[in-house]
Amino acid sequence: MRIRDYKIPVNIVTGFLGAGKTTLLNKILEEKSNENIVVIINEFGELSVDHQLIVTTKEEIIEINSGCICCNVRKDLIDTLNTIIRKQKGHARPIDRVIIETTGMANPAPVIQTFLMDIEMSRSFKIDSVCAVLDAKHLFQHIEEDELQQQIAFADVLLFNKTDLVSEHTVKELERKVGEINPHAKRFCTVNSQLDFTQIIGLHSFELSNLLTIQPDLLNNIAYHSHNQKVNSIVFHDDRALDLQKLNNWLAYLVQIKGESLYRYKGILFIKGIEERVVFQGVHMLFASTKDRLWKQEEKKCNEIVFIGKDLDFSELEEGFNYCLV
Ligand SMILES: Nc1nc2c(ncn2[C@@H]2O[C@H](COP(=O)(O)OP(=O)(O)OP(=O)(O)O)[C@@H](O)[C@H]2O)c(=O)[nH]1
Repeated sequence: MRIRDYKIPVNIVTGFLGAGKTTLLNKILEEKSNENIVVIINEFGELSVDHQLIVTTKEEIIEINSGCICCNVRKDLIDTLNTIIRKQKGHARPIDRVIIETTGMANPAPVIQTFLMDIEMSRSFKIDSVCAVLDAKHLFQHIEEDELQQQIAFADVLLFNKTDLVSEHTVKELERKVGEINPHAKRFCTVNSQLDFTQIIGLHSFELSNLLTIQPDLLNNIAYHSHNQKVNSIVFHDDRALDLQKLNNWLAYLVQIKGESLYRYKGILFIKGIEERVVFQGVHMLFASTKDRLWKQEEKKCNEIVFIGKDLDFSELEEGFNYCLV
């Protein structure tokens, strides 16, 4: 088979902040460990924590962090995909699949358009599926946000995730509401983004005709758009250790008092007296932290944290972070 005859399947994973995209990606990579997969991730904010949270060590992970993948990074995406094509030509083992995880604040349209409207890209790649992961616990809270509506509209697979946190009645209500935006997509209810992946991958379920009934202008113009200006992010990158007690106090305050406006917070923590890295993850008032692997000898211990939310008060967050330093 000549390389030209083979189009690399692309799976686009989209969904709002904290919905369970990285959890899904990890599950797919585990399940498809025999495949040669290239992962492209893009994060909201200038810091990528996701590469730290992806458990695999085998797959090639490419980060695009110079902005949101749906706007100024489109060129970077094409450059990245061109590099993949070049590598593909020189290697005996073909790339089986590309998986793109967009930021939680991305409109997936420009990513989809890249594969439909750019001639070189459409000759080399084929969209297999566009999967939107939906946070059943917080979906109603964000349903009016443009980005979430676009993510729902452009998907051919919808995962109603975190169904462990809501009642069956709520799931039915969510399905009804989401069905008004996108009646065509296949729907699955999941916990921790777990499902039989043969139902969403490799089926070439992406149907342009369905999409055009929802978004008739998709192929007419490049989807430039503005982001919700009220959603902002702040990153802390600091190599000084944190005091556990103070950190607990601060996070308890943040979650209780600011949880509503804190859409997403996550990171790797360097805490005095703890030998392992600590991963912390939060979505609104739901917060968890776990010990990860030991810090490596050659690794510089440091904190890498991102807060994303509505009208965040940066100086208050900075003050809080500084208070937690040993
Ligand atoms: N209770 C519960 N928690 C979940 C479920 N799925 C994911 N989580 C947790 O939700 C948090 C966010 O999950 P991620 O997979 O990082 O979400 P994401 O969509 O990649 O988030 P962004 O990085 O903001 O784009 C993590 O703490 C997960 O462990 C679920 O089904 N139920």
